[in-house]
Amino acid sequence: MTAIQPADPTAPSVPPKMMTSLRVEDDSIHVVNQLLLPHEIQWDACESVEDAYDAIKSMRIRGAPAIASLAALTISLLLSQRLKSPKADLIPATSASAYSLPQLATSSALGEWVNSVVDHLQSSRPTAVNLSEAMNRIRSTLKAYTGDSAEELAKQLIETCQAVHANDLERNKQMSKLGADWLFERRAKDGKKKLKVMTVCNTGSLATSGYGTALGVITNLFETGRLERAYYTQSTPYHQGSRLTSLELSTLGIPSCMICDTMVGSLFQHQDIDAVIVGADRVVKNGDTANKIGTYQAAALAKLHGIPFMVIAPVTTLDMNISHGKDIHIEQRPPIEATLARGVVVSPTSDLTTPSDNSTAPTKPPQAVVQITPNAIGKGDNLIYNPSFDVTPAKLITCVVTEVGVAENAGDKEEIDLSKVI
Ligand SMILES: CSC[C@@H](O)[C@@H](O)C(=O)COP(=O)(O)O
Repeated sequence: MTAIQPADPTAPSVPPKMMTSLRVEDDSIHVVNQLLLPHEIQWDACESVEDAYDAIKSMRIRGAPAIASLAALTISLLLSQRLKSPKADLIPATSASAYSLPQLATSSALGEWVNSVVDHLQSSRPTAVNLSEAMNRIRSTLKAYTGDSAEELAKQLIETCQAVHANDLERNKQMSKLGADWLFERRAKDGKKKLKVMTVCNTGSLATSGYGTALGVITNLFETGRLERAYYTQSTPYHQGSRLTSLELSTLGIPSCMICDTMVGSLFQHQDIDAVIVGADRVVKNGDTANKIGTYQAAALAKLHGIPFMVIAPVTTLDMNISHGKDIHIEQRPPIEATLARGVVVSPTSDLTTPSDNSTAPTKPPQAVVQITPNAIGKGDNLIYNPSFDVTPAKLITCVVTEVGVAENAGDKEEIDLSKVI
């Protein structure tokens, strides 16, 4: 994957109003490197299956809908390039690819290539069902094709791949409005005019094709004058909250407050929080929901404090093939990731009592990854537990909101009936 810098490297990296994780043009895809955000905007070209796999696995792009989009759009890009140049060598000679697309000789040869590519991309991150759902849609197109024209099959596959990305923005706006109205109606009955809500991880336009899921609801509340403040957890060890949600909220001008993951209970004791609003990586048949690690404890505390707990997820995040949350495959991230923190270097001699402002610095501030634990941690008997997600049982969830509607859990039931919102 090659990186391109903004045109003027001395210009401050001012993000556009609505952030985006993908820049898609006719003959190229670029991914904003989320590991470098919020301090640097670097767009990496995604030119091969390996580039896409790498970007997803290394979390340069993350968020359930966004990784599905990148995987599908990469397949679409390679197929389009092949249709335009039937005989060309599509992969630069410098980067040998085990997944370079052969010439379109027969539909069955193309089918073999597609099957190996979707299997590979799907294995990059196992918990977010959006990626498997997108790869399954591609498999279905392949299965349904009965002709023998490789070109025709390629065109159908391109259509399927592009649809994965295309509908995301609109449905995010729909479910955001549904979720915001549902919540406001309930809180307005108690005389509330402006709401304080809390979220976990990053679920905004960086995690989706735009607007976001849980962050979409927060944005809708803000845009309609119904939000007092959005609280968000740092979401360690990857800091999706402190690096990305912070950036999105401040860019949109949404009043916010960051808390450490350990402060959720204290927040609920000291602030009148109207709802916890989260996204999801997989909602299974009984309503159990896998989402960023830390979601479950927020749900348990919300229940203790009588605070509604809302899950906002597109239909593509609902997995009706798994009955119970205990069967969700939870991704374990490499232990070392929990020992590290990344950010811009702050001089030890500088004033650490106020946040530094490097936005007008003439050159990009250097970034560094630092180790926060002793060397022994992660070795021998000094273990590290680092699951990327946890599962919140349906009985702790007040409602699941999709673009189709709101499925409520009326009365602490063990299951939520999702049949009307799918
Ligand atoms: C639309 S976002 C829903 C989830 O994908 C989000 O909450 C989340 O857990 C992301 O995890 P990540 O590990 O950053 O990909």
